[in-house]
Amino acid sequence: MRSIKSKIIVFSILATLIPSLGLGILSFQQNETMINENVTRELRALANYASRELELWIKEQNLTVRELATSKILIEGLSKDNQAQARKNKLKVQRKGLELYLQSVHKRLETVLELTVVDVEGGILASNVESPFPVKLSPDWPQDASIQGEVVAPPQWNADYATAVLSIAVPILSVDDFILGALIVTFDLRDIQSNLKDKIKSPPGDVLLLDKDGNVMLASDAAIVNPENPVSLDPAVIERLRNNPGEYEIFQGPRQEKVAGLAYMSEKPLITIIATRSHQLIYAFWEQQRNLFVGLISIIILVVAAIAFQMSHAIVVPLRRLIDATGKIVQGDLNVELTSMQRNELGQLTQMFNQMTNQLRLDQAKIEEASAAMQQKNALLETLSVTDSLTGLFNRNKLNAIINDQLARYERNKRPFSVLMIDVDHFKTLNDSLGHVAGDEIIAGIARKISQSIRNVDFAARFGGDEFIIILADTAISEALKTAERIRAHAASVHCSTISKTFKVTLSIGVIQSEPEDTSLTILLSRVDGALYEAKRSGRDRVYCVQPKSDSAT
Ligand SMILES: Nc1nc2c(ncn2[C@@H]2O[C@H](COP(=O)(O)OP(=O)(O)OP(=O)(O)O)[C@@H](O)[C@H]2O)c(=O)[nH]1
Repeated sequence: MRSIKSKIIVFSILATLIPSLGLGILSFQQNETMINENVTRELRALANYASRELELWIKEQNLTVRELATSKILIEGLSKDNQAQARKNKLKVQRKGLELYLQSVHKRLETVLELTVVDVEGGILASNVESPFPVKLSPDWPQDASIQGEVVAPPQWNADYATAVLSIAVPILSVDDFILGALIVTFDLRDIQSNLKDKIKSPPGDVLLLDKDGNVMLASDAAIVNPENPVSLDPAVIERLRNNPGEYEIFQGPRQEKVAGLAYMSEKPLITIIATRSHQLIYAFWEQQRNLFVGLISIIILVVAAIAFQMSHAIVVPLRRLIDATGKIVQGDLNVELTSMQRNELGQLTQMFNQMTNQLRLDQAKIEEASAAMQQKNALLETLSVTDSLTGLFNRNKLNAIINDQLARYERNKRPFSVLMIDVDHFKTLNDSLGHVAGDEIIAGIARKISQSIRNVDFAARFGGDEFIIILADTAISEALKTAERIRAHAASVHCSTISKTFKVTLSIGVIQSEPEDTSLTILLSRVDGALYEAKRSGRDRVYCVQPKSDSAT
């Protein structure tokens, strides 16, 4: 059986927990959605900014290269006459002159790593370095270059320079717009690193430039790029990001921490720009709020549980006391008194319980009193039901019961009892001459004499009119005879106060001892009546004793 207390506590906790958790989860989901939208917006802004900056930077470098390609030294150096002259003389002077020029330009431009001049077929004519970085021009380069003006090779990692590089090839045109060759300039991409993010306007996060293999070539934070061993991201992640540009996902970032990031694809040059932001920083506030919420909920639940415990305690303890007290009453103990300081329904209930108990005690006292009176009356009634009202001796009914009882005992233990039947001689004469009232007094007087003449274990009953029967328990005929004589002697004179006279009264007494033939009350009474008859017949004022079968009658 689950107690009320535990039910109240469980209900209170659930009633607090369910709405709080429901609202909390809803609110956190909304916050999370908002955070995700903000993160997407910020990451897109970051990637867009970097992309724009990269585009501008490339345009700027294009202009530089284009300007250099119009140099008179280059045009003349590549003119057909000079080329033919140089080949004919097998002179390297022409190449040397170009190299010196390129070296002087290189010194002026900090972001330039290499400057190389190639002929129309792509053959290297001169460079500012001994072994220039191989830039592969496409087979249809001359046409492309003449139409588009330049060819930009996709950015890539250069192990020799330990940096990301970008090469731009611009045609060198003769004065009559004939393509003489090309100037290929390789730039150090680190030049744009500080511009990938605007220190003030850009949202927090990192911008990464990846090569086609997914290696981080450049990052807005230089610390991310490892010149010895370029960091690479999970190819599967890059694949997904490239397939869903502008959509962010969570993955392991270059700093080996969880980041949210999205990709932006640039076509020219072919480059992947990834904007990332630390997952921990994005959700730090959200997680702080969540922890605060969980803490608050825990405290509220503890407080609610404590209040519920207190409340249920205040209900259950008085109830338990009422139950215990009721149990005592059920077992008949009405000495129960409860105290209650509460001024609520339970206090009222306790008060009413005490009133009820008081009332029960009063009722029980009345019942006990009535019961005692009833018992007294019953005892009186019982006495009256077995007593003759005139003499106070047993009445005929009781006599029958006594005789039956004695017969049963005799049958069991074979110890004989004796019966005396007594009749007042000539009582009719007394009655007629003295009156009925005096007659009654004489009957009562004789009864008293009989009572005084027998033992406590013997029974005396009024058989009817002026006749009495005495049962002498466990008494043989010889003792019975003595008792009969004693009674006869005692009753010789009886005082009648009604007429203030003492009369000589004689009694005739028949005596028998129980015999095995006495199988019923009727047989026994018939035999003793016979004995009395014999006493009367033989002259009255005497005892006639029927000797048991072995003896002769007296
Ligand atoms: N006063 C009084 N008389 C009673 C009562 N019951 C019976 N009697 C009278 O008692 C008398 C009994 O008389 P019997 O026993 O028949 O005759 P007896 O005169 O005693 O003569 P024997 O018995 O032959 O000696 C009758 O007159 C009855 O009316 C009683 O309760 N009170």
